[in-house]
Amino acid sequence: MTAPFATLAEFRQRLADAPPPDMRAAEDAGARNAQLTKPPGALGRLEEVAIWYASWRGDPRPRIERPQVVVFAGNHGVTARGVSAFPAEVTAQMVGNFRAGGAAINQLAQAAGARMDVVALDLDRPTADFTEEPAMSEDEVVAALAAGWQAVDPEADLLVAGEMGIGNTTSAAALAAALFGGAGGDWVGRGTGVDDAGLARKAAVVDEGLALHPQAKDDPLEALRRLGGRELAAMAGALAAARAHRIPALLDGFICTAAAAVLEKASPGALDHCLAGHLSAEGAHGRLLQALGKAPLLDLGLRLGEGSGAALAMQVLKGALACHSGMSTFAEAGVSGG
Ligand SMILES: Cc1cc2ncn([C@H]3O[C@H](COP(=O)(O)O)[C@@H](O)[C@H]3O)c2cc1C
Ligand SMILES: O=C(O)c1cccnc1
Repeated sequence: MTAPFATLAEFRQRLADAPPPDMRAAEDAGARNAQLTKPPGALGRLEEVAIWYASWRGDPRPRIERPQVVVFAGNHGVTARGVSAFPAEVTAQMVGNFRAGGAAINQLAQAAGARMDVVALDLDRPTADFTEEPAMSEDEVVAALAAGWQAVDPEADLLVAGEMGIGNTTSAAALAAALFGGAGGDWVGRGTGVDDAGLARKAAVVDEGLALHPQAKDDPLEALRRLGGRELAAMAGALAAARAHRIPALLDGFICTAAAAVLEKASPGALDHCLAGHLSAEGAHGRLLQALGKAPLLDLGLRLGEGSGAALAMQVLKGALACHSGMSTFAEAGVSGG
């Protein structure tokens, strides 16, 4: 299936067309939750999450049976500025590792019972260094958005979009700064583990990018084109497709959240079908989640990316729905109410 857009303007229109949650299903799920064999509220946030999930599936008693993880990979021209602790060739090498089943995300997707797909985006053709010119042309960013959209299985019932791209914490920081304000120093973190000099370099590179691309501050999709990367655009495209198919999604770490934030800024409410899977140890992730009004499900000190934190959070969501849809009511079980 081809993506239903060929320009950024058409992609913008798809965001505007996003379906709302089914409030009738939410109401029915809430009524069911109130009858389950537990003290009211005893399953804490799991209860709220189950009702939220039901609203997006349009089913008051849904189950998670076809979760999907997609890992998108892209290369970044800005790596020439010495912003990562690892060389750019690691991106393609890790794609090989994903395909061979040897990465953390392979294990975590499997543990969550999720199908996992890997989409490598023009790895031989890195984006342009955003301190010199826009990272991508309009055709390139639209192609990456479309690759993300097309990678989503319309039959999936939960989505995680993950990424691999050496240098992409710098790109994500630049994007976050363009979307939410502040300087490079407010948004950069250590990524793969840069030292203090590397961190200062990252902040300076982001500041240079912001100075070269003032238009990025006025238009989130233009920010994505100028400062982002192919895998960031693909994650945004995948999350937008999930919304169109009414597939709930879990956000991963700093990079995934920065890409997702483009959608929310372009069309407020565009991330209502997404929960924050976890809080990354990458410095500014907490601030980014706060700006989006999202509270993470997990906080385990992960700073990996690949979709790893969100894939773990899939298991929390599966637990929530197993309880919500599988438990007996007080009447069914013959248990006395309070
Ligand atoms: C072996 C390896 C596996 C990874 N898996 C995810 N990342 C993570 O690190 C990169 C971002 O950090 P930076 O901006 O510092 O380059 C991304 O590719 C991200 O997914 C990895 C990085 C490495 C080295
Ligand atoms: O939070 C993330 O997504 C992250 C942090 C560090 C390195 N790679 C990814």
